[in-house]
Amino acid sequence: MTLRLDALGVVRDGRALVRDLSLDVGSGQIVGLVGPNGSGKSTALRCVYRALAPTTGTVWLHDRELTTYTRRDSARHIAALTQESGSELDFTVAEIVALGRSPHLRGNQALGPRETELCHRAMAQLDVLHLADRGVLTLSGGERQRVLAARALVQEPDVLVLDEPTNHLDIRHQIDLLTLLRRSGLTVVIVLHDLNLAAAVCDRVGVLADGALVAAGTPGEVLTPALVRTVFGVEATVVPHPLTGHPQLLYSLGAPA
Ligand SMILES: Nc1ncnc2c1ncn2[C@@H]1O[C@H](COP(=O)(O)OP(=O)(O)OP(=O)(O)O)[C@@H](O)[C@H]1O
Repeated sequence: MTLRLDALGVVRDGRALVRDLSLDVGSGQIVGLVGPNGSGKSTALRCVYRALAPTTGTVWLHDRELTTYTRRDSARHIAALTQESGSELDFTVAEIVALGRSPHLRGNQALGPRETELCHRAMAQLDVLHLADRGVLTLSGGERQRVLAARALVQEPDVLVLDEPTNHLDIRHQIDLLTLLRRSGLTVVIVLHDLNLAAAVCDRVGVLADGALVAAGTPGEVLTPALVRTVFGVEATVVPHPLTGHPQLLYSLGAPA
């Protein structure tokens, strides 16, 4: 198994933020985590990219406990695009993207021709090549998000962890990024709020509520009106996408006052 969360628990200030969470992510699979605000999605992901040590349970990477990898080694395997991915450095876009190569380089070793080409390609794929010489602090939220996605790609991980990677993106760039993930062959764990995007991109979806996994399976198995009502407190009509067959959720606003 590429990635396995085994009975993860995270307790902070006496409160369980994640409870007994087990999830397998096979090679090349895209697994989504969905759930209401505060249900523990980001906390669970943070255990995978080692921003947080779980209180109980184990993360396994390629059948080895994650904690037995050096930080540098795990960064060669796992790249993260998260809410806390730093872009506060006053660097150019090209410099930020090149930082993705850090786990593979020694000291101040310069990028070779292959790595320069890799950075170029990732910037083109994320549509930020034209921004290469811009200071990252001058970018819009969506532009910055695409730069950080390019940085994660040049890390050449086998596991990519993404926390709400589409939240600043316009619809075209949302679709481009998710299509890129689908074609990448990477093993992906992705937190998404948009259940329709989750249904379109994920092979499997895990639903968190109050820190616990309450459902897991294919989008068709999991994203039912009953589940959406119970977990999100929302009435949804589920219809198959007319072209792809993926479940799509339709919502109605409450009646006007
Ligand atoms: N360091 C911390 N100490 C105490 N509580 C925390 C800490 N970090 C997160 N929490 C709480 O843990 C709960 C889960 O947070 P988390 O960020 O994992 O939720 P989430 O499902 O990603 O939410 P959202 O959809 O709003 O991003 C929240 O109630 C949050 O306030």
